[in-house]
Amino acid sequence: MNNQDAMKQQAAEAALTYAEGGVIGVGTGSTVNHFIDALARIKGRIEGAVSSSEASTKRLEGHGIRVFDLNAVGELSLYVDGADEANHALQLIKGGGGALTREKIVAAASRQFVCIADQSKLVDVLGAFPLPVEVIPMARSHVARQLVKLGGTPVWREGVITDNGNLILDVQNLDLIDPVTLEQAINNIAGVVTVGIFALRPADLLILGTADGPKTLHPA
Ligand SMILES: O=C(CO)[C@H](O)[C@H](O)COP(=O)(O)O
Repeated sequence: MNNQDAMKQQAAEAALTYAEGGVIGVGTGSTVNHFIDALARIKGRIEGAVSSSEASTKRLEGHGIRVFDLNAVGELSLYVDGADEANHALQLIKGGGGALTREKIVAAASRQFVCIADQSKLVDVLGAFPLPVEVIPMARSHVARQLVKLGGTPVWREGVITDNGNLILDVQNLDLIDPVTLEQAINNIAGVVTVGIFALRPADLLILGTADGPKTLHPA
């Protein structure tokens, strides 16, 4: 395990203290994989999970953790997920793993969103990481043209089909000084399913794995 992965694991282990029982919302990615492995140790104390991707479902079920349909459980008390970038307001860029739509749904359906990440993910201003946008296939070119009008440089993540049967555009060069306004603007483009800005519903807590141990950040 390299240093960055050890910091991801550290953050994931620290998040376990928030999983007090019931059904836990579970995100996607390498940091969340550590959380799922940790969750397996306390699986007798939880009812199960709602998963944000086929990959996380497979890992959860591999550990014998029951996976529920979100429609069957209603509002969740806790959602734990990683991020590609987080600012000090705990607004995020997500979707590096292509699971942004289900992640945004489960985050929206959860009372508390605990984000887990290694220290490299904390930034002053979002936007160095190319912004993922999930798009209905027939709208790919139309959405790309609208993203160019917003100042972006979209690149089609060729060969990737999301769990929902859609495509991903990764957008560079966007100005993310005002993440809420940009999230709303991209949401309003016909053919966009989800944009990977999580600013309208930011995280409530950020647990960062660092060289000095886990640090918990609240929105600034
Ligand atoms: O948004 C995501 C997947 O769609 C992930 O949370 C994000 O890409 C972070 O991944 P990792 O924990 O592997 O660094």
